[in-house]
Amino acid sequence: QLLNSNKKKKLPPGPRGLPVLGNFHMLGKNPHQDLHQIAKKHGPIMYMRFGYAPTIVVSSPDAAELFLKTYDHVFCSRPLHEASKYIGYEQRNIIFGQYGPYWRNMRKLCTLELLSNLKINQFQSMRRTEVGLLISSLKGASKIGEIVDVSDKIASLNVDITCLMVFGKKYADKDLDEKGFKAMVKETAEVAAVPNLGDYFPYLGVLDLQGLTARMKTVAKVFDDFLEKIIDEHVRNKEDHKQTKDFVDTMMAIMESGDAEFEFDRRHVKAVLLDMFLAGMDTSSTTVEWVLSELIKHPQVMKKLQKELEDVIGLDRMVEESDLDNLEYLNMVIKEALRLHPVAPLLIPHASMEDCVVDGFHIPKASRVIVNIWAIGRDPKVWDEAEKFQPERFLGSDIDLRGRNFQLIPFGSGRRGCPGLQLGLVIIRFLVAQLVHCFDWELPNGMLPSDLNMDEYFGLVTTRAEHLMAIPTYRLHK
Ligand code: HEM
Repeated sequence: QLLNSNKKKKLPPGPRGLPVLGNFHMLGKNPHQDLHQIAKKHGPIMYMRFGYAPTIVVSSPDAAELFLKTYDHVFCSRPLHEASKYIGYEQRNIIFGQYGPYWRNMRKLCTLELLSNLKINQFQSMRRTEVGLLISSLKGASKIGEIVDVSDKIASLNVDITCLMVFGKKYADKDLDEKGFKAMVKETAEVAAVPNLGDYFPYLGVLDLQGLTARMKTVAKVFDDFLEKIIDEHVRNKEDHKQTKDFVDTMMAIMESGDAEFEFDRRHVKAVLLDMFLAGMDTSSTTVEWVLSELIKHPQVMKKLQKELEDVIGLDRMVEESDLDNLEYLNMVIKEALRLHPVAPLLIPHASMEDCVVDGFHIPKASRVIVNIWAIGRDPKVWDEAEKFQPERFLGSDIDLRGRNFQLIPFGSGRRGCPGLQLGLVIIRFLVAQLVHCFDWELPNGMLPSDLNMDEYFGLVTTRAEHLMAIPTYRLHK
């Protein structure tokens, strides 16, 4: 029906689809890479169909600017999403919330209570302590020449930092589930990102042909039990007047006051706590892993960064967050790593709220919009030798990460742009600087840097396919 009513209007070009299924069969395990190849043939604004859902795939900086800036007001909603129905409390979360007053207010609240510069600074000494603990443990490994699972170490640190920030204390793996945080977060990122037939053929959702619904329900139950426990602990502690106020207390206080101008009960609190927890930890740790992998793969870049750290800080002390603004090359290294390894290579799907004409093409209401920033980061029209890792390309350039330069938008842009950008960047810069300043890194079993495998594993957060294993050697004088 949709196709018939749109017949006379000019849809964007795109590959032919199969009856009913549409273009599903064209996507494999790494959809961002497949869509990049398909777009090379059909152009930067491409029409595809997955089941009944018209989907627009955007693959150039100019096109991204049209969808995320010029017509942002039309494309700033989210499509229906089975995973958020089950895990995100019927899409009451921010990440998948439909555009409207509830989403806007909740987003504002989180920005103010957790993600503002003021709040970020309040947690500075906590980050210093936690990163210090990681460095001590790596120092121990360095003494005996141990091979370290760097991916694991970074992920654990981020679980701790995020728990302290959002829930007010650290939790052990077994507090969540016997599988632990990392495995559960990975499972969540996967079930939320795998193309789910239920999202595209609503009546198929019930059949759960891919077994995803069952997996989502399991994940949802684990997180719900955990969040209930945390909220109960906070309610108890409040009665004891023991704790200083953290994010959970703040959310609970707003709920209890009844002051919120929108519906606000335990389900909303849990949905938002889960948002902050999931969005906060996996994104930053995955980025740090990619940055470190690129540095190990490019020893000359690693040396240059270590030299900058030596010049600014010296070898007699560790890095402090107050040093970060003086580390220009570090910023270039992080930009370059995010260009090649954006942790959300297709952002998060947007949805159009009304019919719209973009660049002469008709975009129907309720289309999904996928912005392929992985492809944009490799666009030879904007990047010289795009496949190469060359932080120097940012020398003297005014391209930043804030969503103003559409050739580099790892945090998205516009109304749906990442509200955790500032916090994410502080964690990434501090952690990378510390790891590189305190240690030299060598690959195990005599592996050459050039042999380090950089394959990706697609999910809501796209991680390394293999864990990064390396041997640290302590390099400071103290
Ligand atoms: C390396 C770090 C991070 C990266 C690269 C990143 C990237 C992104 C991207 C690409 C989006 C989607 C934008 C869109 O759909 O157009 C997003 C959304 C979001 N991010 Fe982040 N993020 C990071 C860290 C964080 C942190 C630390 C938090 C909070 C604790 C956070 C919270 C959120 C939330 C709540 C949304 C949903 C916004 C909405 O739909 O209105 N992110 N992020």
